[in-house]
Amino acid sequence: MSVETIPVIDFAQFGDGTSLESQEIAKKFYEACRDVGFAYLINTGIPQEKVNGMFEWSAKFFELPIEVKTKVSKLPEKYGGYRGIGVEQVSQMVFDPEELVAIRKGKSLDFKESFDVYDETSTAGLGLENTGYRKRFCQGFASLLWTTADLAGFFNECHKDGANWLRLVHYPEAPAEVFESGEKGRIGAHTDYGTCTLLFQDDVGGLEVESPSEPGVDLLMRWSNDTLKTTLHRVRALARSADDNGMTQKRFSIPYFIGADAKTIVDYIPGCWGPDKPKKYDPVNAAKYIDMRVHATYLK
Ligand SMILES: O=C(O)CCC(=O)C(=O)O
Ligand SMILES: [Fe+2]
Repeated sequence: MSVETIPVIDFAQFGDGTSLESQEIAKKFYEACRDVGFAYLINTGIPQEKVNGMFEWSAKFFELPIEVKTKVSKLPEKYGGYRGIGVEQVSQMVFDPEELVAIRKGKSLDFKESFDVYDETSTAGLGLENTGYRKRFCQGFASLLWTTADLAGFFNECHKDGANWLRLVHYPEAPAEVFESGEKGRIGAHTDYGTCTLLFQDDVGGLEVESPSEPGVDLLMRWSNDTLKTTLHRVRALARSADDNGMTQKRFSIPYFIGADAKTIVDYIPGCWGPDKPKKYDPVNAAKYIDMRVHATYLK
């Protein structure tokens, strides 16, 4: 999808979310969620220096030796911590173990590493305490985003526990031919599983958004009876350029996945179903659903 068709939503006049202007902004955001499933948000009030700071810490973290990074791969919480290159391979709605193995054999691996801050407490015991990394940045940044998301007024009763998940992602530099031959990829086409994702990226590029005519069905679609889109997206390595010496440059991104409280039963949002629009999906428990999707993502 070209940049022009992804709506830009300007939050400059959003204030505390009670004015007429803020209702206009909310309406535009709703329309973007309904028609595209993606939007560029500008003037969100998230200070750019905080975002830059998080990217700097991310670069520092991924430069650490692999022995140090793997030390923080096993946290008490299921989802937190470091995932090395080749540990994850996104798949889209395939859950049968044999089918997953077959897909992975035939498919290029997602060539990336990541670090997950599952919630405000999940970095306990990382061994990074004295670096300032955890307190000053990951948690502070996560709370900042949560507050911002909260401001938008979309997340009510069932987003109280903060089942949110800040992820630092690094797609390492590699010879261009490994991407060209299909031996490796960056992140394959997928939809995100949670309610919504705030995504920060550096200026390397490569994120591609599928036309929403072919949406993947995830929680938000189930919840809204297909009114709101969960749109397929992927990251590809960019084509070679004259001055890159045959290397594809590294890329960093920071997705912040916003998830419903574990106990939430994702049934229908009122107004999304009725005699003219029958319910399409069975209700699911939010935590069980996310578990199922995450489980299908890990290779090891
Ligand atoms: O790296 C990116 O820009 C996208 C990452 C992504 O889609 C994800 O982690 O779900
Ligand atoms: Fe994603």
